[in-house]
This record gives sequence, structure tokens and C-alpha cells, in this order.
Amino acid sequence: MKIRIGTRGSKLALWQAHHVSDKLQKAGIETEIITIETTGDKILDVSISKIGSKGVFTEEIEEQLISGNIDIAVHSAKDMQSVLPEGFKLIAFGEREVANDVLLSHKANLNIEDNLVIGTSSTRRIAFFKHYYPHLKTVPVRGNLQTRIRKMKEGACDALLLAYAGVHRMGYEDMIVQKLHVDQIIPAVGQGSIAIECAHALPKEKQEVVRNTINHTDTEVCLLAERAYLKKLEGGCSIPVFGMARLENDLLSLTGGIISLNGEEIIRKNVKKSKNDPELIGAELAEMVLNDGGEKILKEIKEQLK
Ligand SMILES: NCc1[nH]cc(CCC(=O)O)c1CC(=O)O
Repeated sequence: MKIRIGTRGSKLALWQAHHVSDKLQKAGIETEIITIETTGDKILDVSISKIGSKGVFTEEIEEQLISGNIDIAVHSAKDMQSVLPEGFKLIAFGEREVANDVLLSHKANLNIEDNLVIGTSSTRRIAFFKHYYPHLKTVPVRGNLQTRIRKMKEGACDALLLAYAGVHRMGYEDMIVQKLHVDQIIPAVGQGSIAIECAHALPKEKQEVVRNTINHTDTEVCLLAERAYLKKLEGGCSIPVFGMARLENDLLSLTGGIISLNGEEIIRKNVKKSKNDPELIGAELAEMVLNDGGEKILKEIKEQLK
């Protein structure tokens, strides 16, 4: 059996594809990595929230899954919409890394109390920073990690706000100047984990081999809860919705919410229950968040992003 793995061409995406490929090879399975360029990779000058988040990084990859050119696609879990297009599913989640965000800079001795310019295009990060660090200015910086670092060094900003997972995978840990705490700057749903997508039509034996080799059960339970929450919030990646689940023995603790674009209003809730039905926990959290002011914030954000 040979598994053909589709991936975007960024260094981070390739790292993730090779990570999955190595695991499959260690399990005795032959692999091949196929790089696919997506619309999201081509459009670098426009913020993702403006080109529309739906599938800009996935559409071309899904075409290859349907045509059978590739068997599976490797993605960052947090880049995946909560509802996949008809005919596709996620069959495995890789073990999650530390999920927090970090500030990265080429300048030593930066202090978050200083008047820094922070590079980020994420509405969630911008809103959280407006809330907790109102003295800081944010500027949009797009592109893959290497491009963003180059733009920072050229003077676009003092520091970048990024997921630790990507920074770690790319080996830029020595540039981390501050770790943000997950209880304060709550990560995006799925942050730090890898998701494997396939077409429903992929032969069952291949699906099983991939799932058995790659899936990390504890991570999967957490991500099912988080993604069920995201689904109810109708959160595309441009909506500052956040959520992170953790296992505490047999209990699943899911904290999540929504923050207004200007950072002024935050709704943050927690549901902790038996891990047996993670999707129910996600749905329950969504109901609490929506009923307790989240619905109003969500409506306002959709108006503002139009
Ligand atoms: N939105 C881009 C993206 N998708 C996944 C990661 C990092 C890796 C991960 O969270 O798994 C990043 C970069 C970032 O947010 O800093």
C-alpha cells in the first residue's frame, strides 16, 4: 500500500506533511508527498478576512482528493472550517503541541509593557491584544512564517504574534520574547494540532491505516469538542472565536468564547463534563456563549466584516 499525501507548499505545511509521512513509513507504509498551490498561498497582499475565509487554503487540495491524485491531505487543524464541503471528512488528529501564542522578535530585550508594534492579521489576536494590552499597536502582516519574519526585520513591526506550534516546528524558538498564557489569550480552535482530511471515497483500508498510525485519541476528543463549538458559532477563521479543551482524567474541560473586534466585550465560558460525548460539550458551550451575549457580538462582527 502506498499513501499519497497532499500538502500546501509552505515550509510549515511541508514540515507537517513530512511528519505524517515519517510516521506512516515507520509503520511500514510507502508514501509520496505532493505539493499543491492554493488561492490562499497566491494572494499575499490582502487580509484573509477580506478575501473570505471559506476554503481559500483547501479548495485546490480537495480537488486532488476527489480526483484521487492524492489519498490524504495534511492540514493545520486550526485552518480547517468546522463544516467540510460535501464528500470530505477528517479522519485523524495528530497529537497536539503546546497550544499557546507567543511573541517573536529579532530584537532582544523587548518588553510587552513598551510601546511596541505587533504584527498579526488574526482578528482573534488583534482583539485580545486590544483588550489586554491596549497600549500596543497592531499591524497586519501576512505570508508564511519566513515571509513574516523577513517583513518584521525590514521594519514592518517590532514583534510577531504567532502560534508556538508553528514557531517550534520551524525552529525559531530562540526568537520567542514572550509566551502568552492560554487562559488569557485563548487559542483558536484546533491550534497546535494536525488534521488529516480525505474523501469519503478513499478505500477503507487506507483510511484505517492512516487513522491507526496518526490519530491521537486524547487530542481527537479535545478537537471534536472545540470544533463542535466552532460549528455552532458559524466561525470562519475571520471571526474572533476561540476555544480550547483539556482532559482532566475522564473529564473534558472546554473553555471558549467570542471577543468583539475592538476587544471591549468578551464572553468566555467553561463546560466540564465526562469526555464521552465531546460534541455535546461543544454544543453546550456554544449555547451558553450565544445566550450570554455572544449572539449579539457575533452579529455585530458580521456587520463590521461585510
Ligand atoms: N493561520 C496560519 C497558521 N495555521 C497554523 C499555524 C501554526 C501551527 C498550528 O497552530 O498548528 C499558523 C501560523 C500561526 O497562527 O502562527
